[in-house]
Amino acid sequence: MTKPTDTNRSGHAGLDTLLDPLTNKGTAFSEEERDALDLWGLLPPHVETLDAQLERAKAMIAEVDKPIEKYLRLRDLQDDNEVLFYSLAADDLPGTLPLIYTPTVGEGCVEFSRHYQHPRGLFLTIPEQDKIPEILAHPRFDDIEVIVVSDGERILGLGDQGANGMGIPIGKLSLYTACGGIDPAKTLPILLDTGTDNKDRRENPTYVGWRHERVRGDDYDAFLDAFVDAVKGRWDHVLLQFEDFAQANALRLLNRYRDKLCTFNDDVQGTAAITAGLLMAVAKSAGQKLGEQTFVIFGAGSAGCGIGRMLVSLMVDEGMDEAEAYAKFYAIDSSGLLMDDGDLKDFQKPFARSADDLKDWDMSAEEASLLDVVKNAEATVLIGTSGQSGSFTEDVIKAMAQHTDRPIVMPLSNPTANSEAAPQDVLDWTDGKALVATGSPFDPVCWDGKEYTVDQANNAYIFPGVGLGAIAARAAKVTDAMFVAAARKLAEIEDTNTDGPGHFIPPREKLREVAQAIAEAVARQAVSDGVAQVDFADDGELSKRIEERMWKPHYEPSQGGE
Ligand SMILES: O=C([O-])CC(=O)C(=O)O
Ligand SMILES: [Mg+2]
Repeated sequence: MTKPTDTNRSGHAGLDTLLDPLTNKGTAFSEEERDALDLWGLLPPHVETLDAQLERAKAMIAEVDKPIEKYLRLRDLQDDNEVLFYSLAADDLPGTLPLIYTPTVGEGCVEFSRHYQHPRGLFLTIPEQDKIPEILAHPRFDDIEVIVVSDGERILGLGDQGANGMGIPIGKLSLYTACGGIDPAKTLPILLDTGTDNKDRRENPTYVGWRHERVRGDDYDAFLDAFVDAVKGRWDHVLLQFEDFAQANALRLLNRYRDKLCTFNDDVQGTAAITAGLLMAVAKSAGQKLGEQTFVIFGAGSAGCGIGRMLVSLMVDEGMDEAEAYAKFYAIDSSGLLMDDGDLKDFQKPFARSADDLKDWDMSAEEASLLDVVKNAEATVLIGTSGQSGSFTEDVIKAMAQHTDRPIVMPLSNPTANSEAAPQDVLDWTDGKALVATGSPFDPVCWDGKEYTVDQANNAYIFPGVGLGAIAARAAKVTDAMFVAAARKLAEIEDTNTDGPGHFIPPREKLREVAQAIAEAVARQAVSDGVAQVDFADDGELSKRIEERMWKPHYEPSQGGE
């Protein structure tokens, strides 16, 4: 954490210490440290404690109103002094998360170029492909443990943002530290700039990315291969998380690399695990099995089908036949209900229905709207991964409530403005019967004179713990069973209740405890899957090693001072 910089940017050692957010303590440098580090004159004279700095930082964030303004101030703080930034995040995790992460990070990406100032992470571009190994070789990156990488093509539900997508790896890694306790010095955000097909971005004079249409096909694949090879060659062990790649690449790249290194795709696997974990907790609280539900997935892309696949494997664990489990699903993509005679991607095929399944319906598959599917299928669970704001209409939700006492409604699309429905509406339309969990944060809802917070079924509940567990075990790869273990653990943690919209997963305040508990389950699973590359004498040692490696924001004595 207090590793001196080796870049000597200014030729003035004291200034270099202050310019590096990993070493800078600002006004908290003691007089002894100011002596030892050649800081006199570079700082105002008053020495502050971390607590006093924190109070000032909180006031600075509070004095601006708009979330994006708060986000920009927080990002500045992060680029100035990481200990102070993470102290602020720890001070109020539920309040800080929607600013440094979903939903505000979405606006942060849209606005990224206009506000670009400080270096953070790495931009690797197609024209400079040959330089990747050399760029990664810098000694500053020797201790990296977690990389989050995006090519910016599917940023939340906001589509292609090109190089502006860098906001996502930065935001995800902030959560790795704030929730998963990964030392910020060991995290590295990477944006693979392969161009952008977003003309507005490309032609905008402020755009900081490569002004080129997206490179696709063999050249794209060669670039990705060169990147992954360089990562493998650079570190003995590192976790590589893929984030916000377009559907055409997400699952394809996951399958290409998943056996080659410790890697996962958060949108496919993390989203599946949080959704499955929450649904397991719902089923448990109702004394039911998952297999008793009928699921409609609205948005049958890689994330939606990833959710379905994980639910199927849990139903199979419950003793159900696999084909019978797939038959519990009706999946809809932008072309409509998935049918076995349609033009489907491989990952969609197991969810396809046959004409025979629809023989009692009053309309053909092509004609069937979401409302028709929900009615005819008698859906009990409705999952939204479509990115289509407001697509769970009053009719759709009311239709669910007609055939089930407690419809389960999960509008998971992000950011908040892309949510398929607002939780308050869902409760109002169903006379308070619906159980609701969203992907993005929403204000509390009111029902029957009482206020309730809404569970946020966001992958923030999963990836920090999976990553921490995978690193602690030095997992050679991330198995599906490790995600299942994460989902099962999540379903166990919180005392559930079905009041109002229902409450099945821990509140955001507890995300750090959640990550720790999930990390233990994941590391244990890595051991039993034979992919762990370290030994733990017993379960107690595994827990202890995970707890010990969780970084907390604090100033370490710098050379020569306290
Ligand atoms: O970032 C989030 O809030 C969840 C996520 O991965 C996405 O929507 O792509
Ligand atoms: Mg994502």
